[in-house]
Amino acid sequence: MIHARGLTRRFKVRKGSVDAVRGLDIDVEAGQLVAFLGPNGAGKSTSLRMLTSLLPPTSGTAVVAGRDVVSDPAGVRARIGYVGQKNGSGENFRVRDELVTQARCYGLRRTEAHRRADEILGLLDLEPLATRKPGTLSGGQRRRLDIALGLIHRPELLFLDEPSTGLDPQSRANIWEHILRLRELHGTTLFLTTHYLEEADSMAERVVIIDHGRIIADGTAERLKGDLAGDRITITVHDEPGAARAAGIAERIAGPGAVTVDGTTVRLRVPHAGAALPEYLRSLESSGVKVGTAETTRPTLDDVFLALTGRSLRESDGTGELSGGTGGPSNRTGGSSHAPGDV
Ligand SMILES: Nc1ncnc2c1ncn2[C@@H]1O[C@H](COP(=O)(O)OP(=O)(O)OP(=O)(O)O)[C@@H](O)[C@H]1O
Repeated sequence: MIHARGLTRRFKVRKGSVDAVRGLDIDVEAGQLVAFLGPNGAGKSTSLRMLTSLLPPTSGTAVVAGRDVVSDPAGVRARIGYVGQKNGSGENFRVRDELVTQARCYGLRRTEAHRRADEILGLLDLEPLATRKPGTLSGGQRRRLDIALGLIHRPELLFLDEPSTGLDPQSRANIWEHILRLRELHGTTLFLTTHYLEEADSMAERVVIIDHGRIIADGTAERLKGDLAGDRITITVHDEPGAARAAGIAERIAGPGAVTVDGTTVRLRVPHAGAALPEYLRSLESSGVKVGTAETTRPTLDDVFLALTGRSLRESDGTGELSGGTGGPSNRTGGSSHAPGDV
């Protein structure tokens, strides 16, 4: 459904140029739900705009829904839907009229446009709002209308640029319910950017992480977390000499780079804590190290980004939103305060 090779976009700016996307290679099969993650300025929107034919690439190729984005942009646009970051509706028409007008723009005949508007109002649970003006809708309702507008011509592939950003948790859950229903009912291929790591983790079957215009990770959330971040085991022992011995044993299991000591706490990163913890506890016991507490934590997608770049995607306020990504490498090994999941 999407086949991009070496897709690149350079913007000229006053003091030179910005390489927003540097050689994007991606293949997305029909029916997949792909979450595209990355810090602010990583190149997500620019990639989406090129894949949707809204922005010509500086170099590279992309075939989307069977059409080339450069030589046949109209063919691409007829087959895809695009829900941008900004609202797609105007202020003055009523909701249903917005949908009918959009359908007419895509060439549907009058009767068919009305029929499709009603169908899509039902699909997005917008029927009770059909005669309201978009300006009077709540943020979540308005976002549903944006998605409805993107779907009016029954695209095989829908691009969504941050569909849930700025919404309260309930509205975000509601938007996701509709996105997943769409996929279940119509098998629509979905390619979306999101700032919410937990959403990408739990909803998308494939996660693609972009940083500085390049894809740095691509796979299922489970595989990325297992391969690139790993589970954490945290134990506490009674004294610092005991911690030093526990760390030595941990290094035999996990390797030297995967173990940190903080006072009487020892943390190690392993591919599967369920298998490694019993082995570790047995080794500690046979070496005479007394363990106070032991716990395991699953990694997050933020841990994956951290393992790859040394930076955190997460804002410090704990919302799970992506941060600006401009901070330097975090000191994750020597600090005294560790969030769950830190090594
Ligand atoms: N029209 C433009 N002119 C100059 N630079 C641009 C333009 N559009 C984007 N950029 C730059 O390209 C880089 C990538 O921007 P892009 O909007 O694709 O990032 P993003 O990952 O979508 O970020 P965000 O999460 O903030 O939406 C940034 O450095 C941005 O400033």
